[in-house]
Amino acid sequence: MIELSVTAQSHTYPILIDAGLRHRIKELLDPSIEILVIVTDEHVKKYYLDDCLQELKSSFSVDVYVIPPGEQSKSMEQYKSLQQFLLNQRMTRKSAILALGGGVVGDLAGFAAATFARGIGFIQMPSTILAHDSSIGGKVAINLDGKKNIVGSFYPPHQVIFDLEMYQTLNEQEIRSGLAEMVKHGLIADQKLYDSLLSSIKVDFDLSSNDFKHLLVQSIQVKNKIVEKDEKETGIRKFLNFGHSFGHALEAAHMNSRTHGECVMLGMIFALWLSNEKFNHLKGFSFQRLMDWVKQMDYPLQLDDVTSAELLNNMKFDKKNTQDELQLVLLKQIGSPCLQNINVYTMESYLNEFITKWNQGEFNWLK
Ligand SMILES: NC(=O)c1ccc[n+]([C@@H]2O[C@H](COP(=O)([O-])OP(=O)(O)OC[C@H]3O[C@@H](n4cnc5c(N)ncnc54)[C@H](O)[C@@H]3O)[C@@H](O)[C@H]2O)c1
Ligand SMILES: O=C(O)C(=O)C[C@@H](O)[C@H](O)[C@H](O)COP(=O)(O)O
Ligand SMILES: [Zn+2]
Repeated sequence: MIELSVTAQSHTYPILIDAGLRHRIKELLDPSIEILVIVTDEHVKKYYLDDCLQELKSSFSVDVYVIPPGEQSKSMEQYKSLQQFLLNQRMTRKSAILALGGGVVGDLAGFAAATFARGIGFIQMPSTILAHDSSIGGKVAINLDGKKNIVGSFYPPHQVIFDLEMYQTLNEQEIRSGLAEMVKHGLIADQKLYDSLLSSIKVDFDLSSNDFKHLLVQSIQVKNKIVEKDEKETGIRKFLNFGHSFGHALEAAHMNSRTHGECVMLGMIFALWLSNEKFNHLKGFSFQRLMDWVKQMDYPLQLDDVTSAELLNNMKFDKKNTQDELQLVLLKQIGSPCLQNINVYTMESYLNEFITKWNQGEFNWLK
C-alpha cells in the first residue's frame, strides 16, 4: 500500500492507495465512528457497495444513501434530502460520511459533511480516475442555476482511500475524463508526468499496471503539494483551475453529454491558444503533440453547438473573477502557469475568434 498525507490547516489526513482496499476498509477506518453513512450512486452501488458493507457491518452502525448518477445530483434538492437523511439517522459530530464514488458523490457528500452539525467526519473513497483530483484538497460543492460549484466550501477530508481495482469498471469516456485532470497536473507542474502520459497512455492502456499507478501517484503529488501550500485558493491553488474557466462554461452548456474532464481538455487547449496567440507567453510547447494524443484518445472536439455569448455568460460566474475582470490561468511553459486578468469585452472577442477558427478548421494542429 502506498501511503501519502496532506497537511491541511485543521488536520493532516492520510491518502492510502492500493488495489482491493475496499476489502480491508474495516481496518482502515477509525473504530470510534458512531454512525457511518455511505453515500454512493447507483452505478457504483451495483459494483462495489456490497463488498464495503460486508466488511463494515460487523463493526459499525452503517446506513446507505444512494443518489442518481451524474452531474444533476450536485443539486440543492439532493443536498437537502441528504441533510434530511443525516438528521433522520441522528448523525453526530462523531459520525462520518463515506463518499464511495466519483467527483459527483464526493462533492455532494463533502458539502453535506461540511455543513451538517457544522461539520462531521468525511472520508473519500474515490472510484473514478478523475476523483484522484476531486477527493483531495477539500473543495466540496453543489451547482445552482447551472453554475458549477457555486455553493460550496473548503472542507478537507479526514481520510482518502483509493481502491485501484475500482477503475476496472470505468467506461472509456470516464477514463478520458480523469486523464484530462492528470494532463492538467502535468502541464501546470510536472513536465515528466506530461511527457509520460502522452507517450505511454493509449486507449487500451492497462489501468491495473504499475506504470499507471506510478503516473497516478505523480499526479496526486502535484495536487497535494499545491493544496498544502494554499488550501483556500488565495494564490497558487488557482493554477489547479487551468482550463476550467472555459471548461466549466462548456460543461454547463452540455450538462448531460460531456464529462468534466472532456470539457476541461478543450478549456486547456483554449488557454494554451490564448497564452500563445494573445499574450506571447508560451515557450517550447507543441500543439501538434498534444492534439495527436487528444485525437488518439477520442476526446469530443465539436464546438459548433455553443456560442461565445453562451460560454461568456457562464464564464462570468467563475470564482476567480473580480467584478470587473475575468481571471484565467495561462501557461508560460510546461510547469510555469500564470494568472491573466482579461476584461469581458476582450474575452468575448477572443472566444469568438477561437471558436470561429476552430470550427472553420484554421488551426494546422487540429487537422
Ligand atoms: N472537488 C474538486 O476538487 C473537484 C475536482 C475535479 C472535479 N470535480 C467535480 O467532479 C465531478 C466529476 O467527477 P467524475 O468524473 O468522477 O464524475 P461522476 O462522479 O459523475 O462519475 C462518472 C460516472 O462514472 C460512474 N462511476 C463512478 N465510479 C465508477 C466505477 N468505478 N466503475 C463504473 N462506473 C463508475 C458514475 O456512476 C458516473 O456515471 C464534477 O462535478 C466536477 O465538477 C471536483
Ligand atoms: O482543486 C482545485 O482547486 C481545482 O480547481 C480542481 C479542479 O479540477 C476542480 O474541477 C474544482 O472543482 C474546480 O473548482 P472551482 O472553484 O472552479 O469550482
Ligand atoms: Zn476539474
